[in-house]
Amino acid sequence: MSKRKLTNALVNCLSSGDKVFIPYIMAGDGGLDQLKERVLLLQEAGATAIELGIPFSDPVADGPTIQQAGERALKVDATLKNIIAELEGIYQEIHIPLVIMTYYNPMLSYGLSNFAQDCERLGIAGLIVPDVPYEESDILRIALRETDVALVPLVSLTSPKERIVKIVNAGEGFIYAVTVNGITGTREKFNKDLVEHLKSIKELSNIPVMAGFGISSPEQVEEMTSMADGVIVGSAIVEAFHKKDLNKIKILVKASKRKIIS
Ligand SMILES: O=P(O)(O)OC[C@@H](O)[C@@H](O)c1c[nH]c2ccccc12
Repeated sequence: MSKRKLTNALVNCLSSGDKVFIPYIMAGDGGLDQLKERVLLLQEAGATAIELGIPFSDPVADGPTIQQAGERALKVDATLKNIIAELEGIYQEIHIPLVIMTYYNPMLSYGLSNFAQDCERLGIAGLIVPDVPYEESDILRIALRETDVALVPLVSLTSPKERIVKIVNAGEGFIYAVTVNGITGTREKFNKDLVEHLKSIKELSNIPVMAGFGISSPEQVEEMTSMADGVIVGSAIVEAFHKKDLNKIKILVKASKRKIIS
């Protein structure tokens, strides 16, 4: 099946003149019953899509903020199975795409083909699996073949050009352009190579390109959306929910919207 749902939602946002804003939340942080509240709040605040993290005991790409959120979530037994059960009750109220971010292991214990079927049934629009590199992703592509669940690739700053070309060509949904070397978490400054990196990915890709990692202020959202089609913001959103600073969330989303000059 062709993977259009996720791309189409982002393209629609872009054609309205806004940039794409994708907040990341850790499912189960604050309690499993908070999942619905947080997803609906982000939808209401104007998020284009939501990246939903599945807690995992060995989250190699996660920085301290996301790791701690994962530990809180594991304490309330937010397993993939319980999260999917929670989504059963809310998916009909969600009108923006949900993208699940999980490591390989939770999916494997769930059963790959069951997981693919459940994602399709619940309208999940994409998957991000940071520990399955492009070269080993066939097993996931096969499991997702009959679904409209896109396998979103991560492109790192250090990938050689030939590899970037392959990853981008096989990319579905959008391209996740990682803006820093290392793990997730807020940063003060970005590498000056980033401008060229984003530019070359944008030239190669015919689906939207999101910049993610290290973005935590409205100024950074504006800077990144001048180079990419949109941003993914994780740690800053996770922290804002944890501290109940809902205003910060609204300010970040707003920075991705078209400025109306009156
Ligand atoms: O937290 P940051 O620096 O804003 O980055 C987004 C990131 O948290 C989110 O997309 C994410 C959370 N865990 C990941 C693991 C790999 C890739 C991406 C992620």
